Amino acid sequence: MTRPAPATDPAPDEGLSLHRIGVRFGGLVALDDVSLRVPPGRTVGVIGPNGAGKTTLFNVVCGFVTPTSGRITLDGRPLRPRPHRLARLGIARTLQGVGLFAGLTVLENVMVGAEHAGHRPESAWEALERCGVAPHAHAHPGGLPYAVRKRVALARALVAQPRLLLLDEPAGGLGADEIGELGELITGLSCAVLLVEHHMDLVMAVCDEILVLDFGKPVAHGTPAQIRTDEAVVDAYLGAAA
Ligand SMILES: Nc1ncnc2c1ncn2[C@@H]1O[C@H](COP(=O)(O)OP(=O)(O)OP(=O)(O)O)[C@@H](O)[C@H]1O
Repeated sequence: MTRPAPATDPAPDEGLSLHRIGVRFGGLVALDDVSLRVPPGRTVGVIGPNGAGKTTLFNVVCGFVTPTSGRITLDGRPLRPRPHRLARLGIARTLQGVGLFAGLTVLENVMVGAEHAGHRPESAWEALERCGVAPHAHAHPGGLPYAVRKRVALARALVAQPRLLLLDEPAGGLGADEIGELGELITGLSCAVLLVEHHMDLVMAVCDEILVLDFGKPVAHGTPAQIRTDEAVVDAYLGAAA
């Protein structure tokens, strides 16, 4: 499931970069001096125990949370993310859970994503096929298994042809086989991916690099092989699961 490395290294400021991001909620420090780069075509994972700040980091990139300190750049240019402007920037996301429109069919749900991003509605079929859910196109999401609905949500994000895909706990609620298939799908993507996830097998299989947070602080950053053997990470988080 390992992703082929891009043929050339991206330029140093290409892609999304977080520079020394801090977030406070009143007296609570949710993120403390966190820097991270997601270059084009790479998959970067963010892991850590409950309350480590992973969702907050995701929300900073989506524009739901404004950092207290630090800055964000996209291709070296300052970026102030706003949720309603993400599509225009070429950024798509999936949410924890599913978040589909119950009153629309699978196809219509994905067509909404296409239209929102300014793409032809017909491109929805490609996204459905890519995510293996085209046979369910005319069904309503409510009657479909959870794993299928998650794939539809992924299709809705991919139909926007994003340069950067943000995945918030995509393995949540899936079984082992379904997680394996999700991993295959992620490794086949050509866009950059920022993955926030608890499921270590998936993270280790699909990520080019991983940032580990604990109490909002970066405690390690490296390739899956480096993270797996990092003593601080094993002690604080991975334990025997590594
Ligand atoms: N809107 C908020 N207001 C106040 N505190 C918050 C808010 N959002 C998050 N927090 C706190 O910030 C810290 C980091 O939370 P966050 O949800 O980012 O962690 P997480 O790593 O995603 O955890 P989990 O794995 O449980 O989802 C926690 O202590 C949380 O209680």
